[in-house]
Amino acid sequence: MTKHTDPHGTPAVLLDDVVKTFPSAGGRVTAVDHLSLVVQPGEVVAFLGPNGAGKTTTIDLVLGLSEPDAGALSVYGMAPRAAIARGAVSAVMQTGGLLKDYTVAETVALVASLHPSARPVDEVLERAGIADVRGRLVGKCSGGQQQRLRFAMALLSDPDLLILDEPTTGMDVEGRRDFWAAIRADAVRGRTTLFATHYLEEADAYADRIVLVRHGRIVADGTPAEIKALASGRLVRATLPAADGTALARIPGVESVEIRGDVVAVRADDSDAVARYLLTSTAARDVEITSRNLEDAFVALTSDTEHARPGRTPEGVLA
Ligand SMILES: Nc1ncnc2c1ncn2[C@@H]1O[C@H](COP(=O)(O)OP(=O)(O)OP(=O)(O)O)[C@@H](O)[C@H]1O
Repeated sequence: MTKHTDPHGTPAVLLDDVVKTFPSAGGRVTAVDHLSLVVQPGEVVAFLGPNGAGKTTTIDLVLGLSEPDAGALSVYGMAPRAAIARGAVSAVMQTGGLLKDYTVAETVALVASLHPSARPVDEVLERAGIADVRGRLVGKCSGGQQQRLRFAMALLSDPDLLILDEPTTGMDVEGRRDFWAAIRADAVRGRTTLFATHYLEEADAYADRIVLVRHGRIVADGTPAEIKALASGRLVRATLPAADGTALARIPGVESVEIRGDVVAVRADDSDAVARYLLTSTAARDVEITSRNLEDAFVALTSDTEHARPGRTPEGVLA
């Protein structure tokens, strides 16, 4: 590993103002919209976003499978295809690439024979957790086992950069845990990992950094703790006919006030102060306090309604 990283601080992945559009019925759809991103060697970065956010399109660009309309991309300072040709990059994609009539070990051996300096087949089968099913026909493997087989194939070149598109689709809980243990162990040795996921918990648990994308743009970029901080604070809900929104907004620490009919919803750092005000100075009833979580942050940051985005953001996290 680290054979292609140099001491001069060349980023593992660099995207500078990248744009990618596709033809669509009504003209063109912008899948990647002026996206800039720098991933340093050894980082494990989650590319997190809802369906259609542009994750796969970005990954395809980094892998040199398509060309951007505008902007620049490099992988270890090289054009993506050059980096791949040097064995610096491997990918585990969601589908395809497997021949059903070969066994697991035969598949890996076949791919290994195409690499000039492949890792030993037994080693990668072990690392990917499929040594016990080495003799099984690929067509008889479960979805999770097939995914691990793709992972084994990706490990053959001992890549500096591993790109994973929804890597744990089809894996059970144990499979997921083993998979991530292998990824983390390699990250310690300097391997860079960029993975696309819908799973918030997975991004939170295993990434050093979460890049949140929406409509082809980065909407937040930070450590899981920083991204979670976007969702800090609480939501106070109550039934209060004719609520005075201005008075509520004046309570210290209040981020936003939403009034819908008789229901008022207040986002605030100090939920006690809001609840106290509602209960002592107004006729509010059914007062309810809930905390926001990562899921809320994700939904708020990637939702189409601007007002749903958090009002308060740690510096440098929200793009
Ligand atoms: N080959 C294509 N032709 C036309 N439109 C495309 C093509 N590939 C992607 N798109 C469009 O670009 C946008 C981004 O798609 P992309 O697959 O990159 O999103 P994603 O974040 O990977 O989504 P998912 O989580 O569903 O895999 C979507 O609107 C999609 O319909």
